[in-house]
Amino acid sequence: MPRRRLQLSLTLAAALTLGGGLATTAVLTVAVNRLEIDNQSLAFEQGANVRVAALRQGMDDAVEVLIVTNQLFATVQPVTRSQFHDFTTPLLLRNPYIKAFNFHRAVQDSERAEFEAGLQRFRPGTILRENVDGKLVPAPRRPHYNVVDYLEPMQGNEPAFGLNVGENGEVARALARAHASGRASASGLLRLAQDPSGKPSFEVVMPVYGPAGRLLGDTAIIIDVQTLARATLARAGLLEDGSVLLTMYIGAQTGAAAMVYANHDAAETAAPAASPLRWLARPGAHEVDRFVAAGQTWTVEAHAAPKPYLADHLASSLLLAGGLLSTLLLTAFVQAAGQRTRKVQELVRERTADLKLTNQRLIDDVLARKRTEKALQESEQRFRQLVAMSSDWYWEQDERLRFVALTGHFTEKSGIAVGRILGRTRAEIVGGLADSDAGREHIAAIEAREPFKNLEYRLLDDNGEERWYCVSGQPMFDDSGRFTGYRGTGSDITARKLTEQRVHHVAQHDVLTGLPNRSLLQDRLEQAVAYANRSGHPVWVMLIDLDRFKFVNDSMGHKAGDVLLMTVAARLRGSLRDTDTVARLSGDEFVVILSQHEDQPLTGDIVQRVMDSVAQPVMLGPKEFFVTCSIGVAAYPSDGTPAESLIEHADIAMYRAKKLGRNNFQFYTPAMNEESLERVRIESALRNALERNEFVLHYQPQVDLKTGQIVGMEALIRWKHPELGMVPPTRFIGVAEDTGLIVPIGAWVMRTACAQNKAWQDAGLGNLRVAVNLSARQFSAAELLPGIEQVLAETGLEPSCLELELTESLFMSDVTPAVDLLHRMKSLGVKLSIDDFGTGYSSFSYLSRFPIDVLKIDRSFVNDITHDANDAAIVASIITLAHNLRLSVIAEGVETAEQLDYLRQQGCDEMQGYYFSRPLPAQDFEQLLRQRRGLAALEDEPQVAVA
Ligand SMILES: Nc1nc2c(ncn2[C@@H]2O[C@@H]3COP(=O)(O)O[C@H]4[C@@H](O)[C@H](n5cnc6c(=O)[nH]c(N)nc65)O[C@@H]4COP(=O)(O)O[C@H]3[C@H]2O)c(=O)[nH]1
Repeated sequence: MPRRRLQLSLTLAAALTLGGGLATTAVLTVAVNRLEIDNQSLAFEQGANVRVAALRQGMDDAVEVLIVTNQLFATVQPVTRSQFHDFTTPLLLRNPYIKAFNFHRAVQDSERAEFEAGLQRFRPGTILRENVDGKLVPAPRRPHYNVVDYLEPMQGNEPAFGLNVGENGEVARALARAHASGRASASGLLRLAQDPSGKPSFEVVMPVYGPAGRLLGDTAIIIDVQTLARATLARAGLLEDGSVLLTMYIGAQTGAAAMVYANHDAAETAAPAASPLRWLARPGAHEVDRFVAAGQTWTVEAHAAPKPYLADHLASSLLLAGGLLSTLLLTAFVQAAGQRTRKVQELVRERTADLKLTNQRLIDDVLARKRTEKALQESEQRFRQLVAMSSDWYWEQDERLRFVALTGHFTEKSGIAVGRILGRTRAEIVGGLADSDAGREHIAAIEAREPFKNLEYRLLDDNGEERWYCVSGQPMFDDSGRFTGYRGTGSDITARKLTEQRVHHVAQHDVLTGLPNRSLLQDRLEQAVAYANRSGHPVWVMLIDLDRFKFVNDSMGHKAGDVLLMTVAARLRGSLRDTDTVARLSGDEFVVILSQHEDQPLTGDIVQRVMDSVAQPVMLGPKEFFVTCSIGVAAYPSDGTPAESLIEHADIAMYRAKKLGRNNFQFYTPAMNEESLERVRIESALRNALERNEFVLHYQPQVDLKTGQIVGMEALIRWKHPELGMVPPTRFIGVAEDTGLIVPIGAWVMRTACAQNKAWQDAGLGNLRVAVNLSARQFSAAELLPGIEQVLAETGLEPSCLELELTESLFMSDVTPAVDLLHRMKSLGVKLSIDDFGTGYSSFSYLSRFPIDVLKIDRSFVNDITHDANDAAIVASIITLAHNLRLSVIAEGVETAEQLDYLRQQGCDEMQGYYFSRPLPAQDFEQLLRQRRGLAALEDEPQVAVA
């Protein structure tokens, strides 16, 4: 915070006041001072005059005393010494300044002796004397003498008695003037013989004349000037008043020699000490008066007594002090007033500046507000246009949530008249709002006065059509924070909802059959389980798989397959109640959910009815087909099936049904689950089997029926699991195919088989052919051809010594690419065979197009050829067909000599089966080769031991 600096500058008014005040004070002070000086001068003059007059009066009075005394001598002739004494004694008492009364007797020299004698009578020893330079000496002879004859008082004046004063210069001159004028005449200062102190004294003499005017002598008085002056001043009451310093001189001159009296010390009349105010003090008052008494000039010098300045100049000093004080006070006041005024002015300036600023801001604010208002108007205009153009409308509710405003072409957009809405709350308009989660959330938000978003609800519009609306809103509060209502936007979302419903429907339904798909099935299942839990009635889940659908699909084409699926879907739907769910799970798999109702207990009849409905003939183009299905049923809550495993269990049961020969249904039992679990166990163990080297190959010989010699072998995989033991391929090949593990496993089989064959060939055990099974998964794998090439290259096996066994199903789905691939495989030089021929869809037509070399007659046909004419005929026709196509035929699963005979009769080329040998470990097989055992040996000894 900056420190405030002391303001020393005077305001103009204060400066003027100070200047004016000082000037006025100075002028008045000087004026008053002048007046004081004048007064003092006047007073001094008066004082001086009074004193001079008093002194003159004193002198005159003294002379008067002499004159009175002189009158005594004029009236009393002669005056005796005692008379003189009597007369003068009271006068001496009254006038103490008279040191002595004298009578100078005029004595001629002739009378001297007598006169001296008379003196001596009065005072013995007295002679005439004279005062020479203060010393009394006997008077020499003179023509005449003026001798002190009468002398009062005698005491103290004794030396003057008999003194001839006529020779004393001062006295002589006084006597001369007195004698000449006949009046009293004063001498100059005397050095009295009787007064060694030297006090200034003088003598006044006045002649005394006798009869006839003869000079008898003179009366005289000796006056002590100082006493006279003091007495005179005292009598006038001026002795104590020291305001005027008096110095009295005898004669017309002033000077120490002539000074006879002073009422002060000489220093007092000296120049006053320098004083700062001396210029204001009156100049030293000084006056010199002269008067004449007894013919003697007297000079009186008067000085004003020095006084403290204030004594003479109190008024002017007070005036000065008062003036200065007043000036300063006034100046301070004016300064303060000025500063206050200045401050006020500054304040006013600041305020004015503030006001200007505020005003400017106000103007700016107003302009900004105008701009804002304009922008607001424009924005509102835009908003209105946008609202009009958009599909949204704007709504407002009051604090009781009643609609009070609806804008933006509400009716046009919503199909509802405004009157239907205004004045009502949303809850009143939309029935059952609290029944849905979204509605309850909305109500909670409203009660908490919180914003809400995208609340969707249905209403019938004014045409009675169902429409969907979506609203969002936020609460409004006034300045005091009081809730005043809600406002927001709304829109018609019917089109979106319909699309959503369609999308939802599509998402939850199978496109081909229109049945619920897996997703919706799950929902329905949950609902059914919930219902079962509530009602205590069971729920059945049926998993329906069409038997040999793949055959139809592959042989008749996808369209026929689709028709079949749609037909089955419709039949399933038709055979069940509306409340039951029929869903398509995948491909040819359907799921039915059956919920038991009070009057209709679930029974196996329902399942049978479903099977029967499916088993009806279906027209696929011009052909009539009979389709059967296998059904697995899982019940809830009966057989320990948890709700989430219902479909899985139904699937397990369905597999069991399939396994049992298709076209039947099975209810799930926990035992089935064991198989399923084993499948899971196998699956997890299979993942590590290859790495752990758990696989081995067994080789089953293939024998030429003409020569009876082994011409080849089929490589058959075996899995030696440390816990499961020897796992047959039927248990894990399916799992390996499902999981895709068959691809690496198959590659291993091919490499091992080729390497083994090559090893045996190199060992000189014959130029045999090894057959390797190729699964569907391997067939469609991109790396198949390069893999084969690589194996052949790496093992060095002749391609013609490798036979790849394919199943019919591999290329039934899409024939053209399969034919192409077969050609490319064939181009490698390998042989191709069709495994299990006859079990599949037996479409002979494709055989001519395929570059295959061998047909393998399935074991199931061979098995029955000796006692089933039908199968025997089929086998015979397969052999004929193959030969017609220049294919060689091998029969597998030959277990008996009869079977062998029949096959020989029919011209079958080769055989494979337990009759000759089971699949053997490589070591045993090698042994077989080394023994060069053939069919002949068996025929010689039919009890051949097989491994
Ligand atoms: N009852 C009876 N059976 C006989 C007779 N002669 C041979 N068999 C059996 O018939 C099956 C012939 O193989 P498949 O039809 O290709 O059927 C094979 C084949 O489809 C598959 N398989 C075996 N090894 C492989 C393989 O390495 N790769 C692939 N993809 N599949 C394989 O597993 C199936 C079963 O193989 P196996 O259990 O080894 O079963 C073999 C064999 O042991 C007989 O006289 N009577």
